[in-house]
Parts: sequence; structure tokens; C-alpha cells
Amino acid sequence: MNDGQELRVGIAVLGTIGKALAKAIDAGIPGVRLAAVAARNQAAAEDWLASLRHSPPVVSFDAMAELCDVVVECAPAALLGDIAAPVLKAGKTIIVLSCGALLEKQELVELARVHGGHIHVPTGALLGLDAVIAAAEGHIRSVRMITRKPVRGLLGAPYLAEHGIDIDAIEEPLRIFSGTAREAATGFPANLNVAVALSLAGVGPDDTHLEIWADPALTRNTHSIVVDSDAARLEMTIENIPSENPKTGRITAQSVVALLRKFGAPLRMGT
Ligand SMILES: NC(=O)C1=CN([C@@H]2O[C@H](COP(=O)(O)OP(=O)(O)OC[C@H]3O[C@@H](n4cnc5c(N)ncnc54)[C@H](OP(=O)(O)O)[C@@H]3O)[C@@H](O)[C@H]2O)C=CC1
Ligand SMILES: O=C([O-])CC(=O)C(=O)O
Repeated sequence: MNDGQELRVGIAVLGTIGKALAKAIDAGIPGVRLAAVAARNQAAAEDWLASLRHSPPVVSFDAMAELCDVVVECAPAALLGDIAAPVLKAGKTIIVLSCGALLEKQELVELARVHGGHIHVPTGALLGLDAVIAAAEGHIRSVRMITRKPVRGLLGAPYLAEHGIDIDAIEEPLRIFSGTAREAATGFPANLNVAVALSLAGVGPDDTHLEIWADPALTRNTHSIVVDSDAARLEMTIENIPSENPKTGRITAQSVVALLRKFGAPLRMGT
């Protein structure tokens, strides 16, 4: 925090989630200020930001770590290390949406530990992480998730090309993947962050089982989870309305807004 105890937030980068977040912060979250934004096309970003009430500077990832207390990573997964490392080296907090990439970047957790920084994975497009985290304080016997997505929410995933799976013209639901959250993170880096978030909250990426279905009749990204533990059995489903990016549910940005609001709130709900 700076002297005024105002939380200075940075957004990296200005895609679908980034823009929704920038608008929400600009509209007003008590105690929170949009202090900087990173984007690869500086001129386009400055153009877009000019419509905000308070337009922040467009800066590099390194400068963002200096200017902000908290940085929200909402970029392609391949950029996670470049965005997070300077933030963590500065002992600050990074909110990570491309959490699938964290599995291959465990050194970031060590950086956070050494420098007193924090990595926060929000609930994002999922539900129930609070209950899964609580269940993990006891013994979880199994975690299973079934994801069903419209075809356009899955197109472009490397797993499809690697396995010669063509979903363009399917007319019936097709199971395209069955495996662990870790395998899904590699095969679907832009589509299944939620499975990795669930795994990190619960029993880890190698013991969290996942099926992915492409369903041409669906309009929503749907995740159904069953957790069996010695404290509770959880059964939960979320049907996400896609944003402008068909891979990304609208609720994802709202999850981060809710988290930022919590940082400054006298009454904080949830685990
Ligand atoms: N944890 C969760 O629950 C969820 C996580 N996600 C993840 O959040 C991340 C962001 O999602 P979303 O906002 O929908 O993604 P978008 O595709 O809408 O935005 C990505 C942005 O990244 C920019 N970009 C691409 N390459 C570079 C680069 N080399 N340097 C700087 N910027 C670059 C693009 O810029 P340009 O406009 O110039 O092309 C674009 O603006 C993704 O990794 C997604 O998988 C999404 C949903 C849920
Ligand atoms: O997992 C993701 O990255 C996104 C997702 O499924 C959703 O928005 O429903």
C-alpha cells in the first residue's frame, strides 16, 4: 500500500478480462485505484483508456511492479512468468488468472516465499473453491469435474490438433478429453484454468480428474464438480455465459472485482 492506504492496482494485459476490470475499477471500488496497465500495442491501449474517467499510464511489466501494490495477470498463459516475476521480486501481490501456467512455473511460488510476495488465484470462472479449501483441511477422497463447452469455446486448443480431433462439424456432444488437471493444463492452456484452480484448492493436479465435452447445442461453458471428503460431499455446477471471448466466462472479471473489493472491506466474506 502507498501512504494514502490506497491499493494501487495494475492490469496486465488489456484483453477481454483486462478491459472489464479497468472499467469496473474506474467506476469505483472503495480504496482501490487503477495505477497502471500493460499492453503490447501502447497506442491502441492509450486510445481505449482515454474513455475512462481516470486514465492510467501504459507501462512495461517491470514498471508495473514498481507502480502497483497488486497486479492482475489476465494475459495469454505464456506471459505469466514475465508478468509475475517482477511483482514477486518486489514483494508484492499478483492475482493470477492463467493459473494453468503456474504448474510449469513453480519457481514463482519460491520467488514469492523468498521475497515476501503473494500469488492469489481467484475463483475466476469456477465456484465453490472456499468449500474445497475447507474440505482439504480434512481428507478429500476424490475430486471429479466434467466440463461441457460450446464448440467455439474449445477451438484452437493444442490437444485437439495433437490428437487429430475435429469438432468443427459435430452434431452430438463429444467427449474430447479424459485425464488429470495437469494434462488438461497442457492440452487446453486457454480453456481449462478452472480445472487447475480446483486442483490447487483440493488434491493437486495429478489427482483431480476431468472430462471435457464439446457440445454443439450448448451456449454456456458448464463445469460440474463432485468432491467426496470426510467432512462433506460437494456437488456443484456453474453455467458461464461467455464474454466477448467465447473461451472466457463473464463471471471471471467479476470474480476479480469482488476480490479487489474484499482487500479494502471491513467485512470480508468467504475463506
Ligand atoms: N482462472 C480462470 O477462471 C480463467 C482464466 N482465464 C485466462 O485469463 C487470461 C485472459 O483471458 P481473456 O482476457 O479472455 O483473453 P483475451 O484473449 O481476451 O486477451 C488476451 C490479451 O493478450 C494480449 N496479448 C497477446 N499476446 C501478447 C503479448 N505478447 N504481449 C502483451 N499482450 C499480449 C492480446 O492483445 P491484442 O489485443 O493486441 O491481441 C489480448 O488483448 C487467459 O489466459 C485465459 O485463459 C480466462 C477465463 C477464466
Ligand atoms: O477455464 C477457463 O479458463 C474458462 C472457462 O472454462 C470458463 O470461462 O467457463
